Amino acid sequence: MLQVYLVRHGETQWNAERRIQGQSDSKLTEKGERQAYQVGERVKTLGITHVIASDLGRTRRTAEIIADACGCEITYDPRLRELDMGVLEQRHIDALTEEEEGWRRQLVNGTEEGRIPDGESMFELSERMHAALNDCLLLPKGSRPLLVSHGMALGCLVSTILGLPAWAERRLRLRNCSISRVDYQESAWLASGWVVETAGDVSHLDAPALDELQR
Ligand SMILES: O=C(O)[C@@H](CO)OP(=O)(O)O
Repeated sequence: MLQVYLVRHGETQWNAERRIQGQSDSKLTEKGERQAYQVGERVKTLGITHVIASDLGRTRRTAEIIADACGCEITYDPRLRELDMGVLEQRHIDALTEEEEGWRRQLVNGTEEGRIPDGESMFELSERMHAALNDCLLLPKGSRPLLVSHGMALGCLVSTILGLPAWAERRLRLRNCSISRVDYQESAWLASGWVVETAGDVSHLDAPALDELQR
């Protein structure tokens, strides 16, 4: 059975300021760096063989700290990036106009192909996240990969594995540096395919960040 660990990056400057990042970027805060070290401490004895990260700066930095603790190489996969939030990236979530709020809401209320102008739909996000996860099945037998990605991207992945729509990610609290795990199993009695073992564990963090876009 393949076990895949899923880690959201550490708290960033814009997470703390409640600004929308998407595929734009801001640096980890001091707390975000500390959270990444705490993930490293937590996972370093789990036999992680590969660290695979979104190529945005905040996930790169988080992955470097974790890979160092695990003694692994890192590979970068742009399919693990956060949802492209188009024209709303870099904006403060409390300062959106009514029209902008309407665009944002389309993403989370299931409007088919809903997207922020110049952004991506939840369906597109789900397709690329599943493709990246499924590629873990091609790793050598005995591998135990750890993926470093983002809040909506991982939420969408876990929700759709559970058979929920992608926008159910709003109902999952995946805080900065939370650890989730999904396993690929073959079982005639239980489900065959991906199953969710853990979602959003923060027990390794001394001070879990609030999820700034959800609090
Ligand atoms: O893009 C963002 O602002 C948030 C949305 O959840 O994602 P993350 O901080 O995980 O990259």
